[in-house]
Amino acid sequence: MSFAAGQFAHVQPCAALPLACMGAGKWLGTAPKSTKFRETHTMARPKIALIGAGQIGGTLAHLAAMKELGDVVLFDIAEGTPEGKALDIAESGPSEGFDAALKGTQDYADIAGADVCIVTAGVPRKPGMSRDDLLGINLKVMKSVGEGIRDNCPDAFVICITNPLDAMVWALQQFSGLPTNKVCGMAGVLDSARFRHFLSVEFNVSMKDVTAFVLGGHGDTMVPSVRYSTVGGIPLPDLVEMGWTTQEKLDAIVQRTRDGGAEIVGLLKTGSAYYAPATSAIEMAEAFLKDQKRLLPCAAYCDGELGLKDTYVGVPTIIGAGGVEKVVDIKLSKEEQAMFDSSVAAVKGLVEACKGIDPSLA
Ligand SMILES: NC(=O)c1ccc[n+]([C@@H]2O[C@H](COP(=O)([O-])OP(=O)(O)OC[C@H]3O[C@@H](n4cnc5c(N)ncnc54)[C@H](O)[C@@H]3O)[C@@H](O)[C@H]2O)c1
Ligand SMILES: O=C(O)C[C@H](O)C(=O)O
Repeated sequence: MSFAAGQFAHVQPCAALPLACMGAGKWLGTAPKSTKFRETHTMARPKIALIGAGQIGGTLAHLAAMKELGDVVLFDIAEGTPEGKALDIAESGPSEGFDAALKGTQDYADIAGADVCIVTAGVPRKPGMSRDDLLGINLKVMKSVGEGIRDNCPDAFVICITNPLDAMVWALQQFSGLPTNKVCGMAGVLDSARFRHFLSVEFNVSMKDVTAFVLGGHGDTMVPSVRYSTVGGIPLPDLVEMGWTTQEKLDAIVQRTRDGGAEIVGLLKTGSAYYAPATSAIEMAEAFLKDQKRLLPCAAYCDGELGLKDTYVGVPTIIGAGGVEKVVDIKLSKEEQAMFDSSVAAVKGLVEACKGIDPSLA
């Protein structure tokens, strides 16, 4: 964990630390030019940078503060929005009883030394649009965000949320140049949470007893895995055999999970889901900050696992202090493999489209 380093980098005007700042047992090198005077930050708390202070960004900030995961910096190009949300959330502290410092900014230098960086910058879809329609506009956003992260918090664990998710994580890693184990995407936790919710309602059991896995790209081709999903450890196909539900009802739940994002977009009309997406990303950030070694599905870099080379897509991972410490190389049935392959192909098509738009990615 590098929070000592993070603090040192902004504990004082760095001009007062002429050659190098030292923290967490390693030299940080000469302070970046952009590290001018900032407010004193002396408490031993991790630093969480949120790039994008819209619906998800604001919810992330509130959750991170309430869970006392660390001090929060909200960055957004919209002047006043991150500052207003940071102040509003800070003012909820006395009633809620949390200790966390919050700051809103338009200056990337303020994210210096962040331990975790969660990216929601960009635009959400509206009814009638697919996530893929966001590719061109959000790719440009990933470029500036990736460079901001590269220059200011290269040791952070980065969680991308911006859509179309799998292609944007890939682009963010390319633009930032951070190690692939430190850049991942949130989608599988959310899609699995939706699947778990629908199953808990169908079986009339606590969602605590429902486990579920959704793999593949975060699009219409995602793969909710029926075989690896259970109620109290009993796989879903067994529950069908036991007469707890029917295959038709299970198929409908699988489809509703695939359409989960669109269902909320259709209801909200002005944007997309944000409470569950924020909670999902916080679960991943917490796994990293507390070295929980959680087994969570996320968009991770595969280099040989599941038969994939040099590809970001939704797979089961272990998240701990090392970031994505492992991609769990599960075996898929023939039918699951075919669905997974078509989902991977869709993601690869979007990555190729990114390369076509921005030649620096080719
Ligand atoms: N991965 C998932 O499971 C998942 C779930 C929900 C939403 N999303 C995606 O997350 C993204 C954000 O959703 P939201 O509801 O918070 O949207 P939002 O519009 O409420 O917030 C986005 C924020 O990004 C800011 N922004 C735009 N360009 C920026 C830039 N260059 N630098 C910094 N900030 C910039 C905007 O000013 C805005 O405040 C969307 O792309 C949406 O599709 C993904
Ligand atoms: O569906 C969207 O556009 C947002 C997000 O990807 C979601 O699944 O909620």
